[in-house]
Amino acid sequence: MADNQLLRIENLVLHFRTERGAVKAVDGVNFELNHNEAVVVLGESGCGKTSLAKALLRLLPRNVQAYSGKVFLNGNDVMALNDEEFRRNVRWQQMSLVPQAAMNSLNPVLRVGEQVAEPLMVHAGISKEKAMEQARKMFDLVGVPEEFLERYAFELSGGMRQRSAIAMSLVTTPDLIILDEPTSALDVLTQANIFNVLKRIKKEMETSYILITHDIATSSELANKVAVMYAGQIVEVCDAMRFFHEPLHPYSRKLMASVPRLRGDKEPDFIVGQPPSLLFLPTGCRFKDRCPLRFGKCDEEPPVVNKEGHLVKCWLYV
Ligand SMILES: Nc1ncnc2c1ncn2[C@@H]1O[C@H](COP(=O)(O)OP(=O)(O)OP(=O)(O)O)[C@@H](O)[C@H]1O
Repeated sequence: MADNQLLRIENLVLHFRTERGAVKAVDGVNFELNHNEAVVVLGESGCGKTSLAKALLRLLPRNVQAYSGKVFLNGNDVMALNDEEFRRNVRWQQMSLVPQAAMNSLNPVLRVGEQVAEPLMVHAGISKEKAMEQARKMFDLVGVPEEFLERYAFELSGGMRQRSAIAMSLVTTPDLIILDEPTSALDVLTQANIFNVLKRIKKEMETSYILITHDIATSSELANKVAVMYAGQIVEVCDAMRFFHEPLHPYSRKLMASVPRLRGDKEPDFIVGQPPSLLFLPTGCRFKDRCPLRFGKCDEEPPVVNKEGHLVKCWLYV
């Protein structure tokens, strides 16, 4: 394990039971993250990004069919902990979540400050007074005026509510924060402000992020690493600079070509077809039916090829 390694995920699986069969939302995910690093998880809607976040935080629905793999956090396999140990020592304490649409999930009848302080009181057993003091510091950090601690969620703008949700995820000073589309449903200026807040937090608190987003352009500002997810699997992981210059997987290339650009006259590209159903996955490469570079080998399960630290699950690079 690298000295600086915070997280290592090995063969993480989360399948859901449905009447039609198992939905393989997370199907053998591997990746690593260091302290003070941000990985951006990219991929089309429905490829399993939110399920990956839930699997990491063990926030599981009732219809789980399979949940397995190893998740090493600071060198300890947290998958081996029982639910009580996980709840007490891992969730909130070591990793926290800013869920999708977090700004709409604040409790309308509790003052925002009390909600932000709550994880400290519940999970760290800290007195209300001290927890409120920490909440005040977090409000400062995310740029919410202190007097807003006394307000209710409906009295705050969308951007301020989202900042409050980020403050809540930070209040226990976890090493890792998982942010599930933290800027969707916000206007572009507010989106940029939120990304600046995340950058500042990363610098000041040395926090690591798993950032799930569709906003490839803005997230590139924050990302140290990129992981591309397709049909329940990670198909490419590498350093962000390298990824944005030269994505390797044919899916990643198409994804990048779909981002509109200001300069040049190249039209944004789109990817023909649909991802496969997570109920009925094809054998071999899961992208093969949409891949312009498909060849005979693609009917077999592609290996993960390591090209000088750039990992790509594709036969083209074998
Ligand atoms: N509890 C569940 N039971 C059955 N299927 C589920 C359950 N939760 C999620 N799914 C399915 O798992 C697949 C992956 O969903 P997930 O929300 O992880 O995708 P996503 O990549 O986060 O999508 P988006 O970008 O739209 O949020 C989808 O097909 C979804 O319908």
